[in-house]
Amino acid sequence: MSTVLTAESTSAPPLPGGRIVIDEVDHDFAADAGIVPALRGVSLDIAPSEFVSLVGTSGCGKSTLLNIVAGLLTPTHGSVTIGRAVKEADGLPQRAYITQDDRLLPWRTAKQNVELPLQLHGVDREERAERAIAILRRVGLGDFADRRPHELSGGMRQRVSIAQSLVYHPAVLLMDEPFGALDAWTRDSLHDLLLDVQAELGTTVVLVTHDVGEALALSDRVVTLAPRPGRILAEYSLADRPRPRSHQTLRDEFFADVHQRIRADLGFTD
Ligand SMILES: Nc1ncnc2c1ncn2[C@@H]1O[C@H](COP(=O)(O)OP(=O)(O)OP(=O)(O)O)[C@@H](O)[C@H]1O
Repeated sequence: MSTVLTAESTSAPPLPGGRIVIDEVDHDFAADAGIVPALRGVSLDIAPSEFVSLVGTSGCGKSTLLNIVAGLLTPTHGSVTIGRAVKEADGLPQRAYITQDDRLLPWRTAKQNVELPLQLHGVDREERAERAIAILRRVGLGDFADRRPHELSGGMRQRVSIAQSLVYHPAVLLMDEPFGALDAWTRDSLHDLLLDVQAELGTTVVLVTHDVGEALALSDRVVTLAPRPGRILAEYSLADRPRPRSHQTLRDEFFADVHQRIRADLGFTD
């Protein structure tokens, strides 16, 4: 199956996203004051193309868990496996990772930044230019391909990061507070974009966020975590609720109730 992301092929049936199986993961950090039990007994089975959000108070191990899924940290105990039914032919990475601070190279244009992962994996010049332009158009930045990051707004830079992550069609997209620094309007428009592109490409998404409203707006499932040690408290399925979800929908009885229960998990008493 071709993985070329052109304007035409983005409307083709998507590759399935990757299934993520997190099995009995513990993680300890060694600190001056002793061992920090960052995660204990975390198990999650995330289906291909599912959108899962992890919410929890500061220090409950959200970023540690995401780093383990990203392969940046090896868990002290347990395992994470990522599978996809269809294997990429071009050997590109299965995982993409987006954080609050974009990691764009300042001396490269938006297009050159988007091309970077393809270039690192030896995709030829013509194909990478074609794929970069197609995905930049898809995120609404077709006219900004030749701008450098300092010439773009924060929201535009985050669009470039999303394009850079999706250009090689990863099985899994991992996002750590990606919209935290953006204004509400830009955040809403990036939510819409993310949902559209995810529906189109079938990418599995794991999002870490402090914002319960954001998790409710986007997810098939919201997982709450508790600190010391970091562990799963509860899971809320929203998979049967259509998206996009308007602000009005998010205030209805169902969502208001789930919101309240999540806040209670996080220790809010109101
Ligand atoms: N490199 C490290 N060395 C020692 N302790 C660490 C390290 N990284 C994280 N920790 C500890 O592990 C626990 C989990 O941290 P983590 O960053 O995963 O939490 P988090 O839920 O992402 O927090 P936040 O929402 O504030 O980003 C915390 O107690 C933190 O202090």
